[in-house]
Amino acid sequence: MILVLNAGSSSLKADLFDAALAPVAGARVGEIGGAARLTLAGETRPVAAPDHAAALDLVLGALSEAGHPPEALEAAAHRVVHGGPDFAAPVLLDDAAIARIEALVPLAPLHNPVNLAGIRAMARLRPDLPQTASFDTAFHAAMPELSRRYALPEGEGHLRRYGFHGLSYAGLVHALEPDLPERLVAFHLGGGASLCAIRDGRSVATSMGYSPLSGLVMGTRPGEIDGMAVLDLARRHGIDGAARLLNRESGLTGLAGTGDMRALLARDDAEARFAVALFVERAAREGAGAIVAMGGVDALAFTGGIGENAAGLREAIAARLAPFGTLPIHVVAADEAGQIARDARAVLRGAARSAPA
Ligand SMILES: Nc1ncnc2c1ncn2[C@@H]1O[C@H](COP(=O)(O)OP(=O)(O)O)[C@@H](O)[C@H]1O
Ligand SMILES: CC(=O)OP(=O)(O)O
Ligand SMILES: [Mg+2]
Repeated sequence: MILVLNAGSSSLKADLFDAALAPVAGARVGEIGGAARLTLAGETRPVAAPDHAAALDLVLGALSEAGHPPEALEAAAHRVVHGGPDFAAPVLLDDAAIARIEALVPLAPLHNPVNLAGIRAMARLRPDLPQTASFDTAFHAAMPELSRRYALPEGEGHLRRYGFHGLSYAGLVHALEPDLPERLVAFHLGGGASLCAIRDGRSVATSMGYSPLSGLVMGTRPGEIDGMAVLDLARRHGIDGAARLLNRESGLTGLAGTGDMRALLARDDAEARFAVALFVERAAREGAGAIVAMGGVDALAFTGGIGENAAGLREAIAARLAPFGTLPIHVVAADEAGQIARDARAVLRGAARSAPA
């Protein structure tokens, strides 16, 4: 049994897969640090989960009660959001790999710390358990230089576009095969939002950059913003204050008081309408750029909580892209867990092959 952990900024999802990679059970805690809720087998109840460590105890406890104790695990596989320049593929975790993930925390302050918390908690619980990590950045590692570099002096070359949501995009490509459109603009619209220009199954360009902040309007992040505006925020709020404002207080939340798209779509006030309109506009404009990066487009795809459920938003984004022709639209259930499980099995098989007899 493989346990897949996907820790987001405010949620923790745990999914169990058997040796044939069939999903066996899943538990999730949402709204960690707030009105937390645990969902298991379609049933949701309020729980106390002030932080991700508490949430992990809850999901492991729930899976145990459902007949899957931690002792039954053969491996744990983790989503890690930022792999920086070091990780272009999933890895077997050891102390050195964990230290490299730790060093990337400043680049993904909402995500890498909670990913590490899950890795460390599992290591305490089952020190013998093999653990793997899959990186959101890896799908974009081979993007062309035109999509990777910023126009900065050479000495600042470490500041480059990495791109994120790669596990979702890899899962989407897997789900659409063997009928994958040659040139696809894929929109991952969830708490975080991005798009990816995917040609022949590979990332050609993506809307996120050095960190998961840029590109589309998101639940709490602004997307595209001028560098001098960032400096102005830092001058007035300090670096940490600016980082908090940009990562947690902006986007739909900054515009209309909530990052919950479903709640926004149910409102009819001017703030909510503007927030939704800007979300659509930014997605469509970035979409046009993605089409240019591929020299054309054959289809659009939508995934993530918003992309899968908000049909009106999908249609609004597609309508803004009408100058590129009428395009087929694919709606794909985000399956980061399935992708992480496939990665883990490949890594573990490779490790078994290369281990001394
Ligand atoms: N039926 C719906 N209509 C519109 N938005 C929805 C619907 N269901 C979920 N969403 C939105 O999806 C977003 C969460 O997406 P999800 O992918 O679950 O988040 P996360 O990135 O945290 O995994 C929220 O903004 C939520 O309001
Ligand atoms: C990378 C990122 O933004 O992830 P999420 O959508 O889970 O916040
Ligand atoms: Mg997400």
